[in-house]
Amino acid sequence: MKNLETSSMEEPEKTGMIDTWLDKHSSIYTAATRHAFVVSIRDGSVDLSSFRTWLGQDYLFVRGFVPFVANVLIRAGKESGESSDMEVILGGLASLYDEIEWFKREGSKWNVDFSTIVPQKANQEYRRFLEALMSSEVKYAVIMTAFWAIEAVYQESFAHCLEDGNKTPAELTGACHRWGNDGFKKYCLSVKNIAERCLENASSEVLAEAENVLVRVLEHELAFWEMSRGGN
Ligand SMILES: Cc1ncc(CN)c(N)n1
Repeated sequence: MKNLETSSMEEPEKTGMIDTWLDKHSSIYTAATRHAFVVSIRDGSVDLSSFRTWLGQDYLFVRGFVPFVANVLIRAGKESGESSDMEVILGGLASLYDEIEWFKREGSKWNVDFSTIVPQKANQEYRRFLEALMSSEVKYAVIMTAFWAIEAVYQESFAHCLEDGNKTPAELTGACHRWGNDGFKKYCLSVKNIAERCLENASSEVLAEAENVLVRVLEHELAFWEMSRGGN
C-alpha cells in the first residue's frame, strides 16, 4: 500500500489499553492473525480455490469498508480535536482506491468474475457489524479501536507470509505485500496511537464497549478466513 506514511519520523509504539486487551484475548487474536488459511499461504500449501474465494469475498468486503472508513473520516473531522487524525484516515481512504483497482487486476488474473459473486454469510454479517458501528451513538474511541483492529489483522497476517523462511508462492506475494509492507505497518501504528489517545480519556462504559468491539472484530476476521478456507 502506498502513500500511507504521512511523516518520515518513526512513530513510537505506546503500550496502552489495546495491548492490555490483546494480552487478555490472546487466543482469539492469534486465531485471527495466524489462521490456517494464512499459514497455508506462507507454507505454500494454499488451496487456490480458497484463495479465489477469499479474493472475491474480500473485494465485496472492501467495497463495504470504504463507506465505513469515510464515516471514520467524517467523525475525525468533527470529533477528534486533533487535526492530524484526519490526514491519517484520509491516507487510508485514498489507498482503498488503489486497493479496489488491485482487486480488479487480481480478479482478471485469477478468473474471478466479481459481478457474479454474492457475499457469503460471514461477509454479510461482518458488513452488517460495520454498518452498526457507523451509528452516531458509537463513540469515536470505539470506532477507532474497531478500525485499528480491522487493519491490524490483515497487516499481521500478511506480514507473517513475508517473514523469513516463508514459501509463499510467487503469484501470491502481491497480496502479501499489499498489507504486509512497512508503510502499512506504520499506518496501522498511527491508527493505533489515535485509538489509544482516545481511550486514555474514555469512561469505563466506553472502555468496556471498545474492548467488546475489538473482540467482535477478531471474531469476524476469524469467520472471514474460515469462510475463505471453505472454498467454492
Ligand atoms: C476481511 C478484511 N479485513 C480487513 C481488511 C483490510 N482492510 C480487508 N481487506 N478484509
